[in-house]
Amino acid sequence: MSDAEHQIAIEQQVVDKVYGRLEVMRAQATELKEEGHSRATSGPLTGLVERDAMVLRAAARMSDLDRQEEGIVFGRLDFDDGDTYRIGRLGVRDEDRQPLVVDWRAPGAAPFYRATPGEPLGVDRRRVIVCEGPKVVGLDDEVLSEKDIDGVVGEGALLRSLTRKRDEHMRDIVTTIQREQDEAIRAPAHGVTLITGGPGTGKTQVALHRAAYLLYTDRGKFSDGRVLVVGPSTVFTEYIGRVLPGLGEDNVHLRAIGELFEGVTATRRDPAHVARTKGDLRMVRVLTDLAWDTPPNAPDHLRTLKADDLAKARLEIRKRCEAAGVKPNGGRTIAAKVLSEMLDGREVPDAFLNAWWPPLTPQDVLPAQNGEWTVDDVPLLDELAEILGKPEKPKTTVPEWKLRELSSGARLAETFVVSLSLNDGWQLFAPGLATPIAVSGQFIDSNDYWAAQRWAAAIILREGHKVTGWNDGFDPYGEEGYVPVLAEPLPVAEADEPVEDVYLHVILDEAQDLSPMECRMIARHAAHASMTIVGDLGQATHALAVESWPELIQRLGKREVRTLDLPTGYRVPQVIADFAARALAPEIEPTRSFRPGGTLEIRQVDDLAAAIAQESGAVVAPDHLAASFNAIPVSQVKGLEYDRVVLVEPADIVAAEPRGMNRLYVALTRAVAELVILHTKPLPANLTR
Ligand SMILES: Nc1ncnc2c1ncn2[C@@H]1O[C@H](COP(=O)(O)OP(=O)(O)OP(=O)(O)O)[C@@H](O)[C@H]1O
Repeated sequence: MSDAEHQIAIEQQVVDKVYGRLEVMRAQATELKEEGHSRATSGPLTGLVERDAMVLRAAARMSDLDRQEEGIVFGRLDFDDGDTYRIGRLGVRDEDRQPLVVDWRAPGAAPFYRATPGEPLGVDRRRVIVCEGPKVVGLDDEVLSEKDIDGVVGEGALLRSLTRKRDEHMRDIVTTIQREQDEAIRAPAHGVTLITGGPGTGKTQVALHRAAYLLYTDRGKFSDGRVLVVGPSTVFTEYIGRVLPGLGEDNVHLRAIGELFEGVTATRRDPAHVARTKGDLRMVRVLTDLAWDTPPNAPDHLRTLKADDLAKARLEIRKRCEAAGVKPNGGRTIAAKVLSEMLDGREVPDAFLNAWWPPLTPQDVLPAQNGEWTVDDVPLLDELAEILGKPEKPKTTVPEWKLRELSSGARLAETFVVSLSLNDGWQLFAPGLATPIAVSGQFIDSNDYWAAQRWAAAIILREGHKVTGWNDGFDPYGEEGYVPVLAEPLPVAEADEPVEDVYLHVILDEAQDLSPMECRMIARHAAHASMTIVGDLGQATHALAVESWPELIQRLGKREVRTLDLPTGYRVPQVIADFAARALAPEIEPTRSFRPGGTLEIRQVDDLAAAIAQESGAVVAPDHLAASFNAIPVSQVKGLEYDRVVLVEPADIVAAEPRGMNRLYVALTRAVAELVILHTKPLPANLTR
């Protein structure tokens, strides 16, 4: 057996043990779930002990990680004091609670990413274990001490990772996170963290791993969709969509900017000059006026009042509402009063008010042009929701389902049990009735305790009670368990208050591109949130993009920032990066690239279509030419990457918009290996410098 084979066999033994242990935990989880059911039916409740909680939590993540082709164990650290441990996508302990694998996000795993020969942090050897599922197929060692270390095999895990076969989705980098990236991932959650860096420096990867890290460090706070990641387009969110599930986390909301207004999914952008108008802060004024305007099809007279009188009435109503801080949708009572005064005290018929002062949705005020909202409309719709205020609520009907205990009489404090396994558990309390989920159509992740806790609170609130505490069975990780709560009756009015979703951390990718109106929309979503802002000023293409980071922070209504810069590129080979840097604004430092190899070819041709037909790879063309060449429009490639890029007619890309040179820079930095430039017109002057 060669040295490498011997070392692989050693690691395989450990990996086998980990998978064996996971099987045991899986079986225990199933048992616990069944036991949980019988505990709830036979009451009184006893809390799940910590061990059970650990098993249940691991089982929930395991089902996500089962699909992970690269396996659960990926690293090993040997320390100078003789200590050794393995690092994985999930923490696993043996039957005696001794760690078999440490979760990559645990503080103990940080040296795996931070140790360097200059600063080894007590690490003698860092080993990357390459697995295909449960099978160890390779090892890469890096020795960080001066000592002789036995059985050192392989080298260059990062290089191996960079040159492996890629597919159309981004894959996580959990085995090869670099030191400066790790520092950004593990930066404190509070306040605003700004992560800057050129193209391909791993900003998006860092943002996603940071989301997973935040969930690990404070699951109680951040789980149940309390972390929002915002990307520039749906193509982009689709491209990065598998990274978090691959890390065992599916509890993060991932949205394109065109999806931030509930109920609308916009994918197309407006032309630059339209986007400039829609992105301008002056739109707030325009939208406010629209919101107070007479709705189309409103009646134009009421008894003795003619159109002119009604117009005057509207101005008066707006004045009184604004003075009282009332929004248009809350103004019906004031409207009725003003009209009645103008009619010498006569009452205004409901039918008239319904048509003349109806509750409005943002979509009523800003209907889609040509049947489609654009990405640039989305912040306007969101702004309108704020301006209009909530429509007056229809009278709440008594839900057809009832908690049996709740309807059994008034008490000061009472214990309820809400089952997470939804239908099953629900039937214990409301036999024969549909679950609240079935009734309300809300989506609740049945794997998540925190969802259940809030769900329980919402149900109990709707029943006119307030949760005052989580009872003796409190179990911080009780997936699929039961949620016993203490609750007391509430005054009825409070019970009507809706329970709102609030984000507690918002991660913004490609943040350099946000217009002032987009910033206002995000600021509303992030009103209670700490933030991670990720971007590159060199890639700013929006006509109203910021010139500096402090300007963006100010637009977002935040102040204190910690800034981390990622200096090394991992996507673009140096020859391509050097060429792309010619399109970069002179005040911005070009990125050093770590990636080896790469080719660059520039060809002037007579017939673009014929030249493209001879090419392979991703063809990227100016937007107006994209359809005719069956190419990807250049406005869609932000954040993406391809092995071989065929870039068509750079001069047209530059000429198409005010920040066309930045757009070209984005396009030039998408290639992982080969860049071919085809042009009929002269190249932009910068490129021929
Ligand atoms: N530590 C790493 N190990 C392996 N691959 C890495 C590492 N860091 C980044 N990469 C790879 O480099 C490429 C670029 O990463 P990413 O898209 O996160 O960069 P970015 O800074 O967001 O780029 P852009 O600004 O162009 O959108 C990806 O293929 C990513 O997987």
